[in-house]
Amino acid sequence: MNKASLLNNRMKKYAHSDTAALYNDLGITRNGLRLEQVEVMKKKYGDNNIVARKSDTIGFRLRRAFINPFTVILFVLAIVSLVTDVWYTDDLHKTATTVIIISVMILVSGVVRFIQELRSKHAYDQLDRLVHTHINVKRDGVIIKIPAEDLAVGDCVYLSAGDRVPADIRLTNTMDLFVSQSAITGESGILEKNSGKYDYTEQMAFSQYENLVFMGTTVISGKGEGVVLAVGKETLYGNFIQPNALTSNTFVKGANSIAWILLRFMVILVPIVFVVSGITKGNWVESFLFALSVAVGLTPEMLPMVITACLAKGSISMSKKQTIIKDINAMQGFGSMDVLCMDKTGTLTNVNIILEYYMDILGNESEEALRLAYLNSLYHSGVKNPIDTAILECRNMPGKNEYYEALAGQYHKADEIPFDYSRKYVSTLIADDHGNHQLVMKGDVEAVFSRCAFVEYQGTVKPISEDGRSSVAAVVDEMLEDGMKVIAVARKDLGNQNMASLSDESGMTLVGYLAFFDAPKKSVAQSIAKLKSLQVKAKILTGDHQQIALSICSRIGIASENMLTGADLNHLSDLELRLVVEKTDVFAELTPSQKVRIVTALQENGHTVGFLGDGMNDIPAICEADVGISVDTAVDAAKDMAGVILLQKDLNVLEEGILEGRKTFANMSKYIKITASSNFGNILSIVCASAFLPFLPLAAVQLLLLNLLYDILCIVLPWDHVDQEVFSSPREWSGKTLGRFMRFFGPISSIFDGITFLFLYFVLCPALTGGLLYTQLTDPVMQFRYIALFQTGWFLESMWTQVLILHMLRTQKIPFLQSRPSASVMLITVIGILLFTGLTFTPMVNVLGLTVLPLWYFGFLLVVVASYMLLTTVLKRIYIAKYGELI
Ligand SMILES: Nc1ncnc2c1ncn2[C@@H]1O[C@H](COP(=O)(O)OP(=O)(O)OP(=O)(O)O)[C@@H](O)[C@H]1O
Ligand SMILES: [Mg+2]
Repeated sequence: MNKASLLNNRMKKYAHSDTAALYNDLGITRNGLRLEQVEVMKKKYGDNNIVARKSDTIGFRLRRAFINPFTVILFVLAIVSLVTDVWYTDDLHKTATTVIIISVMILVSGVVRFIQELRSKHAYDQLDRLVHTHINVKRDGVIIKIPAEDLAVGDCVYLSAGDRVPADIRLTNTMDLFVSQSAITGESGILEKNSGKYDYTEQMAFSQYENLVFMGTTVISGKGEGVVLAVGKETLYGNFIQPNALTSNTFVKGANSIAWILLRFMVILVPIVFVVSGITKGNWVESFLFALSVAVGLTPEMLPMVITACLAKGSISMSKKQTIIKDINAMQGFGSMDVLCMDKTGTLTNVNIILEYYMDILGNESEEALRLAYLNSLYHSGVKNPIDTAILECRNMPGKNEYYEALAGQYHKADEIPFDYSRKYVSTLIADDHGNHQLVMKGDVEAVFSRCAFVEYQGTVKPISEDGRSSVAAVVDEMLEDGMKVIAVARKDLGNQNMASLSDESGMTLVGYLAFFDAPKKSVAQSIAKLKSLQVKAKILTGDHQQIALSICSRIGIASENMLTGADLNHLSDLELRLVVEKTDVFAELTPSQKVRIVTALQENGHTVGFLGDGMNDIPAICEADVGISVDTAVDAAKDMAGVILLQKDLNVLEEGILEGRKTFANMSKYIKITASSNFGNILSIVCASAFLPFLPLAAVQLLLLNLLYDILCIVLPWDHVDQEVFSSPREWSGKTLGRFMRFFGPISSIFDGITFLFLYFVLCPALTGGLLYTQLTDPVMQFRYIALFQTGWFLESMWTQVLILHMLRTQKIPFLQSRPSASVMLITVIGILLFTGLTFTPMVNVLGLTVLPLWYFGFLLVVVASYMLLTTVLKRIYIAKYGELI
């Protein structure tokens, strides 16, 4: 039986047994682990780490940088040429050039890779700090806070709203514990958990057990206690998270699959090249070297490197722009996002809302309403949100500090019914020293009102009459129209009843209201306009009252005629909703699951959806969206779930992030598409050339040299400029566009390769070797010269076209004139071309098997290159006209 199913058995076993058996088997008590047990447990069941430690060492990264299939091929090549060119050859032909070039290539690719590895490790460490969670555990009878990594199997853990569950846990005690399991099951519903026990006859999917909570899930509300059953990689979550989660995502997977396509090409074609040239040329060792070099030349060995470099570069420039990319996958989502959903508080309005009025039901100032709200906020155990923060702020009112301190001492908490965004209110049961209990409720005006049967006005309690209802509405409406956030406060005496249940939350007495100032930010209107210009539609998804949503939207200029409320949403079928979401930009009074429904409907319509939110109620939607965005001030669980964190909750920051994401994405696609197509073209040319030529079209060492130049050029590509047109609208990544690009542009270079072959073979070489074709030559010296001339010709043509195609295809416009590459790309191109061309005029060139060409060849070369560029320009136009985009 494998490890995973053994573990499943352990989890299931305890889901089906009572807690006494659990304590007994693990050798623990209600006091938790004894300190000396912690190490024992860690030894036995492992640490609470998902990422294996070994990948964190420099040595491991060094190994990964230098030992990979690509360097292995290069090593083989180096050894073969060491044997053939250095050891087993006469002094005259002894040359270590190939060996040196190969060593340089290994070194360059290894070092670059290593630097990238270190960078991504750095990014990972940073991330680790960001999502570092602490958790309350009981050890030796004392409750302490420890980092989640220090947990061991057997630890007694306390969970409360907002916590990210740190391990797989069997619950032993719960109080209205609700969790979202979307991180592991993908379903967005919020589930209630309990500490009961299952009969053996009840078998179900692992994640459906209500007495188990799993690592990576989030506590939405309520509290719970439990015993850790599995940690680290043994957990359900750890089981499907790859150790290199940072780089394994859909985009990289997509890119890797491209690499695989090219590799497959190679695996089929390289042996063909080997056999064909072996047979036609008769020199098997040379053919082997050649075939291997073709393999090296065609391997997109820089692909993973360029992608990580692009992403690393992108995430670094984004962090400078106050945006932290946690999940690199989100970068691509950022680039293709075309709808951005966001909540209201903190996005459109300031993060800190301010308590403005506290009043009785008729709108007169009322200390009593504030007092009750204060006790409720102080004692409820859910995540404190801006409303609670604003209420608790009353302690800091001048001269009030002692009063509120004393108030907290006067009452203690007996029980609570947690806040829940579907109910929209929270109740706490408080008791005074005489044992009198009262239930205090605060929350959404309508929701609280629906639980009330009485109103309290100046000390007298009256049943709610019809006109009572309307006068209540009048006071509240006025404030809502002013864009204020309003909540209601109610209470009920429960005598000596020291527990509260849902049934107690009825027949309450309405005491008054609190109104908060939720001021819209000044810059919002401008930011929304900017988003629009980037072709990203902004939609507001708020849980707050429709009136306030309306008031704020009208102030910042968002069209809200088509506003929908949560109640309206319930009447729509999924299909109707899909139509409606397109036309509606403002949604109010939503529950968390309705936020998810809207996101899903948009996704079904083909949009790439981003969700920006900061509260517990936003978590399911953040998980569901293609790009989950949160802010530094958000609740931890929301930050955990989001792929992107804005250090400022400001839409301007977001805009910068979107642009950066699009640029990064464009540079990646650029590299992938151009490399794939030029490799494809080269394969075609080489296969044809090896079949028809009586000698090798290029020597192994020359091929490697070309490859080295192209690789170096690719290293600077992440820093290339991107045309404005490319990043002014969202773009989607798909393998489809790559295939057609490759087929379209690949063969063009083969046409010009073919023309060059013919010219070299029938014109240039004979002209310089006495007018005879290679096959007619008998003098080995002449034959040798013929080959050198031919190879030099192709070497130059190949280099020029490969470098220039990059410039041709990197932009939709006319290269150099209308769209300039970045200085680094330009520099490497110019240096490369000058160096390599100049090289053929130096005596050094003989070492590489090349020779000096007459100047008139360069005339031909210019014509070929110019026509190549011309043809590409024309075809580029056709391509853009047909598909609407290039890269
Ligand atoms: N701490 C709380 N105590 C009582 N009621 C609350 C509390 N937090 C929220 N509510 C109620 O739930 C409703 C929805 O919450 P909230 O306004 O935070 O939703 P939201 O979707 O996050 O809105 P926003 O877009 O403003 O962030 C509020 O209008 C309020 O009535
Ligand atoms: Mg909110």
